[in-house]
Amino acid sequence: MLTIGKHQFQSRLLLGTGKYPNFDVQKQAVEVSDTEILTFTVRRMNIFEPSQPNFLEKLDLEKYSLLPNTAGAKTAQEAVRHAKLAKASGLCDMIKVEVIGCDKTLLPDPVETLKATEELIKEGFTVLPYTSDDVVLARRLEELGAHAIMPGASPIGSGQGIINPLNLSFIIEQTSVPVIVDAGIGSPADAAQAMELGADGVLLNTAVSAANDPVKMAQAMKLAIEAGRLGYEAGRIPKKRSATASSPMEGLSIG
Ligand SMILES: CC(=O)[C@@H](O)[C@H](O)COP(=O)(O)O
Repeated sequence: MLTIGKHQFQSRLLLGTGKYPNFDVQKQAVEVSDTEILTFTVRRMNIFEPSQPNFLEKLDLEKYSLLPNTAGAKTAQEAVRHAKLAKASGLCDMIKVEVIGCDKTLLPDPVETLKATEELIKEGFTVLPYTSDDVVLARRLEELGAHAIMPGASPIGSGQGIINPLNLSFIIEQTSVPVIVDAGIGSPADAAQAMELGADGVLLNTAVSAANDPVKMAQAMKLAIEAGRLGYEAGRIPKKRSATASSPMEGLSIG
């Protein structure tokens, strides 16, 4: 069970809704992923304007919790405005704070992310800030009252996987709210690695929407996240420098 503030979910996969080849593929991918949380950019929120094309039109929105994100915001003030716009639509009180500080890397602006997180918590939102894999910043966000911490694996859309597993594991160890690895996941192996490190969930978009077969990849990600979680719960064996026979020879009757 994944608990974010007052919300509870069975699935640990959070899925983005952008960049699919078409809305039918998007619908099928979302369905096979078994995700319960869909994220979308508030600035593309035509879903609240019936006269405009709706980029979630094929999805049965009753079945999902919507996690609006503030992508495109470059200041805390803009992010707060986007969040309020989303809440005014009455869909969900959750908000993914995404304040980009660098156009080349799309890495988050730590100062503006902190400010926006603080403000939105005061306003009563369930706040999930997207952050870099900075251990101290993650702690500061939790101290402010963030309901989940979302460190990036690597730059958004890069598909590079987890660049700094050490930092990620420090964040996971020190954090009491859910840690959801967000951005840069490229393959099911990356998603499983995040879960094996002890992450509570994974948010991804490009790895599925831009795959050759997004529907198959959505299913692969679902299975990888489940497998990674099971592996984490089971507890992996320690790595050793030397071999140990898998079939012990002691006490055998045949010499
Ligand atoms: C959809 C969304 O919120 C992205 O900003 C997110 O960070 C996913 O990144 P990837 O596309 O790298 O999975």
